[in-house]
Amino acid sequence: MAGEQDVTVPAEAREKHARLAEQIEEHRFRYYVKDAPIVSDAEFDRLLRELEGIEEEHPPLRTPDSPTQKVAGQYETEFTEVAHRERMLSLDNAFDDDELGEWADRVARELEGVDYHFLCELKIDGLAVNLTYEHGRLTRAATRGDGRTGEDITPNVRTIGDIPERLSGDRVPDLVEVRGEVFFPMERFEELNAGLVADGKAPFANPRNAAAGSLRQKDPRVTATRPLHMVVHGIGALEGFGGDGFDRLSHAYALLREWGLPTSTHNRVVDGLKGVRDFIAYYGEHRHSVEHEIDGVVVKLDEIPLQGRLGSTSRAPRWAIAWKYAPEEVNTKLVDIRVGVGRTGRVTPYAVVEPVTVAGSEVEFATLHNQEVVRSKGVFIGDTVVLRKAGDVIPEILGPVADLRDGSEREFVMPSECPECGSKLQPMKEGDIDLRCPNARSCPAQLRERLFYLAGRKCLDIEHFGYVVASALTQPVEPAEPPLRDEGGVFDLTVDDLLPIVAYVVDPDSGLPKRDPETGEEKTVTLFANKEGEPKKNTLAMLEKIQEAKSRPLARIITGLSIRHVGPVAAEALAREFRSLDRIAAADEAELAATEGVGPTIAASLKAWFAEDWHREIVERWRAAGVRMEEEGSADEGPRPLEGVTVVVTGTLATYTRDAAKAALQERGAKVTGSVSKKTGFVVVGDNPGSKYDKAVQHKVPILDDDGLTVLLTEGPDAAREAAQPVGEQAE
Ligand SMILES: NC(=O)c1ccc[n+]([C@@H]2O[C@H](COP(=O)([O-])OP(=O)(O)OC[C@H]3O[C@@H](n4cnc5c(N)ncnc54)[C@H](O)[C@@H]3O)[C@@H](O)[C@H]2O)c1
Ligand SMILES: [Zn+2]
Repeated sequence: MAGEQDVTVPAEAREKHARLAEQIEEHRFRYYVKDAPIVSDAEFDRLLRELEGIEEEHPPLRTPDSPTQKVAGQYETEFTEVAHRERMLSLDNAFDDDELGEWADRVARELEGVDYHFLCELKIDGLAVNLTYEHGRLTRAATRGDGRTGEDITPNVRTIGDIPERLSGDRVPDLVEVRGEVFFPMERFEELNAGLVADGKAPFANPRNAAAGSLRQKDPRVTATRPLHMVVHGIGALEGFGGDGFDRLSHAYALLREWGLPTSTHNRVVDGLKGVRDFIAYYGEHRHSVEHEIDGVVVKLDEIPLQGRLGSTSRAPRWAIAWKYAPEEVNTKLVDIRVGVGRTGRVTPYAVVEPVTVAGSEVEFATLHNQEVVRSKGVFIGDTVVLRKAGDVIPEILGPVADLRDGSEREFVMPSECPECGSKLQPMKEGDIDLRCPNARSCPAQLRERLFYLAGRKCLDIEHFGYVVASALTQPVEPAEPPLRDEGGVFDLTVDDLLPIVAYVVDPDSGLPKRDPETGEEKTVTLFANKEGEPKKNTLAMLEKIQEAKSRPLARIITGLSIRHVGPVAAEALAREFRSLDRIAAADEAELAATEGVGPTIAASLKAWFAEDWHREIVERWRAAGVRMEEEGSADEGPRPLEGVTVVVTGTLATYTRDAAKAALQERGAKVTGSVSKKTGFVVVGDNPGSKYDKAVQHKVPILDDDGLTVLLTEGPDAAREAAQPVGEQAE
């Protein structure tokens, strides 16, 4: 549209362009030379796009020295400059399916009537390196630089184990430039920063910077200590190879692999855009099952002669495009580090950040695990930090942007007292990093979390009893004494207990009281009473639901006791085996540990729990309130023909699920255990039984198949012994 006659560009646009170009150059310098960018890649890409937008509108601004037309830039660095034999280019990006489609259309137009394929590769988030091999020997390694000349980093690259010093195999050419990406594995990143922080050095903001910083070391001995890896993704100059060189890039990779170079195992050749889209979708889902971080997919024309027909711009080849996935890293401010107290009293620091959107959701908090993690990440309160949210994983802080510090940042100090009850924090046992609040019974935080759990989905599932209610019952503004001292009284709550309660309005994410944005004061409500001082409808409904919850299945009641390690699965196993809470309390540790699905850790935890007076008091108060203490059907026991018989069930049965088999046995009084001993009465064996079968043979325990089990259930032990497989005979 513009351009032909009137090429004048308004001063305003010109200035904006110049400002933006300068900004971009500065970011590139920080990124490529200092290995310490101050903005996220997404933010950088946005700036570059903005510049492209201005140039789109005002084409005269698109001069050859614009950042949009160049491969990064040329900078003075500590390294010797070396020329690449063939230019190293950047890539054009596609941020959505339309842009991908436009690129594919252009390829189709240019190659009309020709057969061609797309080679899909992962876009590795690292830094590009050019390796020169002469007569099979690595003679030089360089960074990309401005694409024509890069930095000589040969001694550093020689320390990378993946990169062969000598190529092996057939058809090694006189000279070849091999291009690839050097990366730093995410799982080693925390350890690297911890070491740097311990040495008083600035930590890296993310693994990509760590890769670049590690490779661009003055002293190659430092590089040698870093776990760097490489993936090859292209070839440059090629001499003395014989014939016409390679026909397909995918074939070239196969040969590079034979020579001993680290090519990717994820590449795929497809015939058309459909295949490309499938590849993009697949790795969008499986982004984190790859051995390195990826920020996208690179789609290339596989036929090398056709690549030549499409050519390149000054910046990027026309025969390739980089599809970018949504960024998982953003920069934000670390506003504060606070500590939260969990259900079991564990005190964990967490980051409060300036809200940012990443991977489609708004993030305000990030976990920091413990004080050691905070220290080893090297982050200070007030820092700009790199926040990462990978898929469904909870957000984490990777590292600080140290170059943005102004001196006002402060170190986090782990409190020595519980932020909610003031008890002195202590490790559970000596040497533990995690600190705990020892006031398990009535630390308002622990009690609140336990109540919330008790009323929640996994336990009693009490409608209208959520986090806010749990807070109000444990930390009311008024009355001074909370209505619950522990969870023992939860089924005795009355309307009169609830009506006077004035509560904070709690933010469900942080568990902290919300504040009035104007006055800064904590907001309060009468949670259970309306303006007239009468109970709200929800309050009455909740009280009713609390009463209903008393008859939930025993397993849910057990889960609701918040016994360490006793989650729904273990509670289910306990309820099935012992059928009453009293029997669980009375069982000895060995008996508990022998129960399938329980084991020694849970057994010890159960014994420790029942040893506390106030825990037993909770049970007694619940019992008095009418809470179910026995499994359904235990009260009016029918005939129990299998009383005193111990059975082990193993392998996959044809006609029963494992749980159904166990339940049927237990209903008839049998004891179902997880391990075979001399005392075992029967072993029921399905397909793929494993070692329990061998044990049964060894101990000469009668072995039953599906039919044998039916006999045991319907006709009793004597008949079943008749039906059992003769001992010592192997099953087919
Ligand atoms: N945060 C900042 O301040 C800042 C500054 C400059 C650049 N950057 C970021 O750095 C990146 C650099 O841009 P760029 O010009 O290198 O372009 P690019 O990263 O978008 O694409 C080109 C590069 O991709 C790499 N690559 C990875 N896997 C590849 C594969 N399978 N095949 C081919 N190439 C592959 C190559 O090294 C190649 O040079 C962008 O993501 C940008 O956001 C960030
Ligand atoms: Zn406490």
